[in-house]
Amino acid sequence: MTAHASQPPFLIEARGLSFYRQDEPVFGPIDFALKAGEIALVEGDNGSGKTTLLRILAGLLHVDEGDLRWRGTTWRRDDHLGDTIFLGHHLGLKSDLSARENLAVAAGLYGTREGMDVETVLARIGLSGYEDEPVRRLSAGQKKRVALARLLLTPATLWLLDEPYANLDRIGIDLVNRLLADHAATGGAALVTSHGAVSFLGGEPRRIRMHA
Ligand SMILES: Nc1ncnc2c1ncn2[C@@H]1O[C@H](COP(=O)(O)OP(=O)(O)OP(=O)(O)O)[C@@H](O)[C@H]1O
Repeated sequence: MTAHASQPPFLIEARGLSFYRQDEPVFGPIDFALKAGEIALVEGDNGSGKTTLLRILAGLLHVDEGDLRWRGTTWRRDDHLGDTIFLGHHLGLKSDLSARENLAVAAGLYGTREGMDVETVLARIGLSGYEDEPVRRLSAGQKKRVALARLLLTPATLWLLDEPYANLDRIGIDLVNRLLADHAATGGAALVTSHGAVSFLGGEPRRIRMHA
């Protein structure tokens, strides 16, 4: 058997995945599989469970029912905390710290991607002149950029992006699309929710529908 043949075909694979709250189904059963280098748009109406799915994959909620695999083996949330990064409605920034300090904390906790450091990421993310402002003094879009900078900085393979375009101007939206394209080109993958139109670079994304 060649080394290539022994590679599991999917980075993440879900079969019959369901989630319940107080015995009421939130979503499922759903099936999807994502290879390294693929971006998927998670689609569904308000309340259909898109955020819930991303929170499960981020290790913030338990899998209730179904089979979830990471590189071919059963997914156990404590084993994969560094493999995924979740960008949710709450950006997870310390508001009294600056962008530079928030990124330094993230680097200390999760390490850095090869060739990346706080200064390189700050330059790329378009926050020039605001690097040392406390985050609470930044605009909504600037805060979002600080959160996006963590994607670039830390080495997670699977990005879980809940409404990543919200609060961003045209340049910020292009930035998200460039980050996603570069991530996919270097073997990363992402699940993305969006209520707006999305125009990923590199063609049509995969689609994961929350409803049957
Ligand atoms: N903390 C919570 N406690 C109880 N129910 C919750 C909680 N969070 C979400 N829900 C419920 O779970 C369901 C799915 O919510 P979720 O946020 O995953 O949907 P969504 O598809 O992301 O929605 P939207 O498009 O509005 O962002 C909804 O019915 C919601 O009311």
